[in-house]
Amino acid sequence: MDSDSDSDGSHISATPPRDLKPSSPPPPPSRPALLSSNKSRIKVRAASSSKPKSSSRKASNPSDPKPDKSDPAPPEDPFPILSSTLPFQIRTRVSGQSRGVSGVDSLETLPAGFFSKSASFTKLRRSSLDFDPVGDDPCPPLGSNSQQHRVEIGGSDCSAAADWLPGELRDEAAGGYGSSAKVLKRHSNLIGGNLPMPPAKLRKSGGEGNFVRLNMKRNKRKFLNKRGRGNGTSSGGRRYYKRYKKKLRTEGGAETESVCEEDGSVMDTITQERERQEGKKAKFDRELIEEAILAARNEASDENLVKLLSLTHGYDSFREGQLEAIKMVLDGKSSMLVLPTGAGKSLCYQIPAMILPGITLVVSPLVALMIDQLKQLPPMIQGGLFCSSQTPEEVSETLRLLQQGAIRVLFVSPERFLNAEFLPIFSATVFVSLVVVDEAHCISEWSHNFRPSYMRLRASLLKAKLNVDCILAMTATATTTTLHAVMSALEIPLTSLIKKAHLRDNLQLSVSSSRNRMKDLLVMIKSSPFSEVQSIIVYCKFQSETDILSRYLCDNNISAKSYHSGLPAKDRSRVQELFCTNKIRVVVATVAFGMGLDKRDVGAVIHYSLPESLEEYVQEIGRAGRDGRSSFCHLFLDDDTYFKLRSLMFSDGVDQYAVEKFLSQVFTDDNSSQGKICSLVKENASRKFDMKEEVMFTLLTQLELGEVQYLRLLPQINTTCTLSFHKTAPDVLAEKDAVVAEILKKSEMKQGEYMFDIPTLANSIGVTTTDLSNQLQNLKFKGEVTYELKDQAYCFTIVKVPADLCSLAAHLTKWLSEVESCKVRKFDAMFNAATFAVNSCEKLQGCSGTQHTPCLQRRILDYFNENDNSNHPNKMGQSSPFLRADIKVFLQSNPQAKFTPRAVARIMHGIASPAYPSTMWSKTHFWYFKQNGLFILNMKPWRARNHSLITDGKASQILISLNVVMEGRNLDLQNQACCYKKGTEGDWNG
Ligand SMILES: Nc1ncnc2c1ncn2[C@@H]1O[C@H](COP(=O)(O)OP(=O)(O)OP(=O)(O)O)[C@@H](O)[C@H]1O
Repeated sequence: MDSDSDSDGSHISATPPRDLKPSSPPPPPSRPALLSSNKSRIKVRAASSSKPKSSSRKASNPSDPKPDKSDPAPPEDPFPILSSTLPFQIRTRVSGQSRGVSGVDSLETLPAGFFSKSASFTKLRRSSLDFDPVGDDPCPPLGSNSQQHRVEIGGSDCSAAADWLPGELRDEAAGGYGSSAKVLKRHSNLIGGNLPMPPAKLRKSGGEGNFVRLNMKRNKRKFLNKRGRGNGTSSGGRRYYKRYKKKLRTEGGAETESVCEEDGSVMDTITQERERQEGKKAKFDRELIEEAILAARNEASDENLVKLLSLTHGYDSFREGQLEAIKMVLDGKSSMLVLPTGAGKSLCYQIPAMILPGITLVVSPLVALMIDQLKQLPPMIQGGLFCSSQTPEEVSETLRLLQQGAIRVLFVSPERFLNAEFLPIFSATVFVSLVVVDEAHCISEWSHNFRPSYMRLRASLLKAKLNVDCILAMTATATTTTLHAVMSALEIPLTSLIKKAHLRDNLQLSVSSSRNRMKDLLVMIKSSPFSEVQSIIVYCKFQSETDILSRYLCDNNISAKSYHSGLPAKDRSRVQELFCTNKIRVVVATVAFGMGLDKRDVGAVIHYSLPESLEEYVQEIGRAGRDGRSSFCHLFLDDDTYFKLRSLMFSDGVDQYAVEKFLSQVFTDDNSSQGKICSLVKENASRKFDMKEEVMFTLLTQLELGEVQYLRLLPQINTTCTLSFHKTAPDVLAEKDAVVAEILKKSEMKQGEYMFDIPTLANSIGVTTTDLSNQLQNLKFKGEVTYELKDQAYCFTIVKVPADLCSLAAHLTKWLSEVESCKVRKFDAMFNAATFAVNSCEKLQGCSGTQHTPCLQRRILDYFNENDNSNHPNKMGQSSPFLRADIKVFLQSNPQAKFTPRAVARIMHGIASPAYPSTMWSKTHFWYFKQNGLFILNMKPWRARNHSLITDGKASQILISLNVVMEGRNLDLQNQACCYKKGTEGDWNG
């Protein structure tokens, strides 16, 4: 094994230090105490290191998630109306809509299609090299997107993926990150892209560089021909790459220029060269591998598995937990695997995928992650994926390969399971041996990153639909409570839990409280050891912060760029590419950055804002030191951010009153007829019920997958169609075509165009929305019609009408409020761990100065090992007798508005909601004032210190506790009961 390849991080002292930057930075104004001790340690290691790492390491292949952590996809197939006759609905365009709590754009509130708005998939495909020239100036002026004061909240969503974000949105979000995915030209797994690519090669590639294009057809031959040695860290790849570089030099071309000229041809050249030079050996190795697979199939002994590992991945040994998990899977036992980020979880299904007879189905939360994982497959494992951004050709090609038995590992998003046409693929010819649930914590509402669509992945459903017995669930971050929930959903016995440390040992953790984070950040980046780190990620919560900070760093000679979900997809891809190719040193990002990012040499992660949970913290610091080298993770703690974020924790909350209204709409008499396709236009419903879209989706998913099945969700669609006839007169066409006849009956005429509702039309013809979509498309292809679609909606059919809407609403509201409390507890746990490190750690057991690795590691370990339902102390509890008066003033000055208590509470805390958007409140002095073109929360009169909304479980009463600080005075409504009668929205008798 090449010594440069990942260390498992457990023997950190043996790992070489991070490379020093070639040019020394300007002298730091001062150096934090922690850094001196680190520096001396680094020197010692540098001296003792026999083999320092080469600086020309492979540029990693980023793929575009995140999250908006966020980033952050319409459900798999929210737009079947646009699909062809293929068994999958292909999204070609997604309408977006903006939302988010309180003018606060959270990761999880990304609109579907958010990332695709700037460039349709078609356009992306056509001009895959068409990046904005963001990268030319590493420090561009703030764009329009900087004019936002938005926070991106959510789990790595998982944000990526992100709390509450409907799966489809995340999938789309992934597409956003993943826009890198969309612009990818080649798949490393298909065309020998596993070769290390020099940064220079990527620079002029127009942005596709090390990205993937999911064109299976185009690359099939190459894929089938190639062999390889893993993911680019292998010695084979390096040897080849050195030879290739040498060849270029001897041929007289400047290496970088030759390479840069045209990425596509270079890739082809590399592939051909590699095939020529290694062709014979490839055949030989293929035979060896086949023998090794047979041997492992006959006897899954340690020896046989290690041999297979070495032949396929180039590694000499398994890391901790891997062999155990692989053997368990080969034994047909479902298992739960908890390994730290970057510890090598993927290998635990890659090896079985070669040995097991059927395919391995990997469920992944983000398109970007899927692409990343697909790229990481060793060459002899052919992979495929289904995602919303594929072309029809790509889908049918994947399907064809699947049916031919060529695909061993298939990646899908959980939303795919919504698609009725997906599951029937798996039959006697295409059978599934293993289902892998990646980021399995998303199944549990008690995780930091619950994703409703993951609820579809219960063992009972998987077994019934896929006839699969073996499930491998994988995560890096799950508390005991979350683990139990996941294992119970997937029916994994406790004996099948493989759990190792949550953190790698090569991460050096520190915390400092800061009154001037901006300045402290700059000082830190300019001081050792951070000054010696090439690649740094700075995590912020607010989008505007990322823009301001990156500009500030640039002004101080540090090449930096911001990254958040408010940026156009191509800008985000560009930033990621610049970072991965070391063209910029610092990315200042929201939670949207990181998922699917496979840059192994990130040397530092700095949290400018407090993460929302220890899970999020562990995920984000897990981006550092994936190469096994010592890496530095610092967290800035400040009270203002804490108070602000804690308030925002309540932004998803809903009143029972709203849930009841929502249920009444879902279960109207009109909706209840058997098999009727019902729809709920997201934007309208969101405003009407003052409920975030992701909360509505969570409720709908619960109604489908909860204890009683009340409804069945269907793929989301755009419901309103505006159609024009072109060739044949409508009446004439209607005589030949039943769909047209029905359109004429059901449409409203507007300026010569026919406007109708897709579900209504489908119901009256008696077809599915997918069938209707196909028929409309046929008419379009024949040149008879053109049409446009809008109004994205949730679709469902009613299975059973609840007997008592009121008690169902009470039950659901209670559940949502428990989930909300859990989120707040997680945040408090994070805050307490950081506060302990700064204030209370006695620095006895390895902590020193501002170096807090041991105590934070201990805290994190305890947190993940204990039940996380205990309350943590928090800094809240201010009180004041004046709040009632202030609220009265507020209500009097808005006599026309009908507020619920929760709405008032939100407004007081500067949290927008769908019914009370920031556009509305920006006009009042209560909330925002405009400064330099930015809307800023007007903190002066309404500085929120804390609020909590407590429902007492009864439909008719809500207790509100608001603690607000008004210009330094403490205000409180503690224990004030604010009642409003059921059904009298706005009737607030405070
Ligand atoms: N046994 C091994 N020896 C050396 N390197 C390994 C081994 N197993 C995996 N790796 C390498 O470790 C790196 C991280 O692996 P992988 O992406 O599977 O991590 P992960 O646990 O899924 O991380 P994350 O949770 O962040 O997605 C990859 O480059 C992989 O090739």
